[in-house]
Amino acid sequence: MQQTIKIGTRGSVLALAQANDVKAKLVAAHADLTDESIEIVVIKTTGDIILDRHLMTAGGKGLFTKELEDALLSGDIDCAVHSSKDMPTSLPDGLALTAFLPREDVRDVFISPRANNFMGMQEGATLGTASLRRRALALRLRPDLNVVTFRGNVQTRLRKLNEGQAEATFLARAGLNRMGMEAEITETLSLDDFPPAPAQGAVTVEIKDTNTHMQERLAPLHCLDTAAQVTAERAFLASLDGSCRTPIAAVASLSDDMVTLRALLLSLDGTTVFEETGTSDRDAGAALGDTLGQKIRAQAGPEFFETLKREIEATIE
Ligand SMILES: NCc1[nH]cc(CCC(=O)O)c1CC(=O)O
Repeated sequence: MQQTIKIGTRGSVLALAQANDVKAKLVAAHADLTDESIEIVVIKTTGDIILDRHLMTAGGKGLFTKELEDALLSGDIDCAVHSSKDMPTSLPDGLALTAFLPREDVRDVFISPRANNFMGMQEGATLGTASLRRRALALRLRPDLNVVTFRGNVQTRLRKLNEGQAEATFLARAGLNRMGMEAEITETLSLDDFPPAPAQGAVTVEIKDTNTHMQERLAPLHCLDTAAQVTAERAFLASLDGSCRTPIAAVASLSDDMVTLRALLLSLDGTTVFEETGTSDRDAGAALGDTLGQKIRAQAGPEFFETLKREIEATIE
């Protein structure tokens, strides 16, 4: 009798949908696996527990991943399923992202019980988002808006919206699709105006890098196209030393053997935007992301980053 495979995940509705998808795909890919061979293990992360304080003051990167990674390293779970967007750019020693599932829609959506679309929001209306990228992109087009911090998982944010804590919010289309909640969408935003966070819409599976057994099990789930895109986008993020708490956007596209990366860095109020696009061989996406990051870093200059850091600290409560 073989041992059960333990899949670690956060407990949010979205995280569970993603973990169950990985489970179903593993069962479908391997004749010797059944539903009973795979157990979903729910693990609370610091990011799930600390909802009253802002994430940055609570300790920065990896808040949604650390407890899962500890469980991987101790052998309590065999793999961990994450939204790639939530993954810090560098992993703890001994861990690896071994599979990227085929990417979902990368776009952001606008959700509002009142306005018909983003540009149709009333003058000075309140927009709830915890994402500095979404704040900057929104203010770039609508400097009049009052952006307030909106934390919590998708269900919490929708509840806050319905309670009237804001007139509108933004979410990733991918998450809503995975939960079958497309009906909540008011408007799907254009990629031009609302480029996504690096790696948005891509589910990834993390394992111990010595676990060749799990690596083989997960190999049929791996999507090379998604990996090529996410690699370029995450390299850009890494080269600016960004976390999820940085107004950075990046989106890669593929054609033939080439990868094209569009990369942006914004000031918090959206008035300054550095944007670069580049193309390379598909397998050189990491170098492409790094190059665009260095270009933008040089254009922005050290003062921009100092001001940005101060503004971020002043914005979060
Ligand atoms: N930070 C939370 C988070 N992480 C990944 C997703 C969406 C799913 C994805 O991008 O794969 C979300 C929610 C959101 O931004 O709406």
